[in-house]
Amino acid sequence: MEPHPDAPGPGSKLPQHYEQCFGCGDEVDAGLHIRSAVGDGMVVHSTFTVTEAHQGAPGLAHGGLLACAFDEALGSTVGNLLRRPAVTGKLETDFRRPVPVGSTLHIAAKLDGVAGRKIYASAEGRLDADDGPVAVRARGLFVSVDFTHFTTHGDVNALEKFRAARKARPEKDWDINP
Ligand SMILES: CCCCCCCC/C=C\CCCCCCCC(=O)SCCNC(=O)CCNC(=O)[C@H](O)C(C)(C)COP(=O)(O)OP(=O)(O)OC[C@H]1O[C@@H](n2cnc3c(N)ncnc32)[C@H](O)[C@@H]1OP(=O)(O)O
Repeated sequence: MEPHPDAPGPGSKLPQHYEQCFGCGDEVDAGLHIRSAVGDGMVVHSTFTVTEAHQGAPGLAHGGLLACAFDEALGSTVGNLLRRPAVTGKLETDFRRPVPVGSTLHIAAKLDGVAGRKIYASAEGRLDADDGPVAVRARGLFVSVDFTHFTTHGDVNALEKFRAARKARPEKDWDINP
């Protein structure tokens, strides 16, 4: 599968997509603060450090927040490599090992295929290193939408600010005019 011609290449760090995103946003104190970069072979590498704000059992990450990390990592892979707005239709997670507070999940995500509006992607998350033990695997189905999805269902004023902030960025942005 070919990336979009304007997709960021290997070595590119991916900026947070929205400051108030729970997955990647800097303005969400208890958020996941995921950081992502494109690696070789169209693999997107993301890291998520588990803090006390992310617990389920004492000292262990909550499974739903781990799923959130994969939603973000997979969504970012789809959005940045294909440069199409898409939303999560389905997300499946396999929790294979507990993930302790203080550990960093190293997530490697890739595109698996596109069929019409459906985009398939998968990822695995390893503990504390790119070659650490696999703790979580996930598969997602994303569905391409046009920008009216966000203007119809989201907060139009916040979207305007979002769009203006993205326009001000130096890198070439998506064409997200409705
Ligand atoms: C704001 C702009 C963004 C700019 C970004 C800048 C760049 C940064 C890049 C990227 C970072 C992004 C990182 C974000 C990460 C987080 C993402 C999320 O968490 S998204 C929130 C959670 N998801 C929802 O809220 C969806 C809610 N659902 C819906 O709105 C609809 O159900 C929708 C759009 C998914 C589909 O509805 P329909 O009416 O448009 O289309 P139909 O016909 O139902 O589905 C199309 C095809 O998909 C299949 N499909 C849909 N859902 C399915 C499912 N759950 N399982 C299996 N197939 C499904 C259908 O069977 C159909 O397939 P057939 O074309 O007929 O083959």
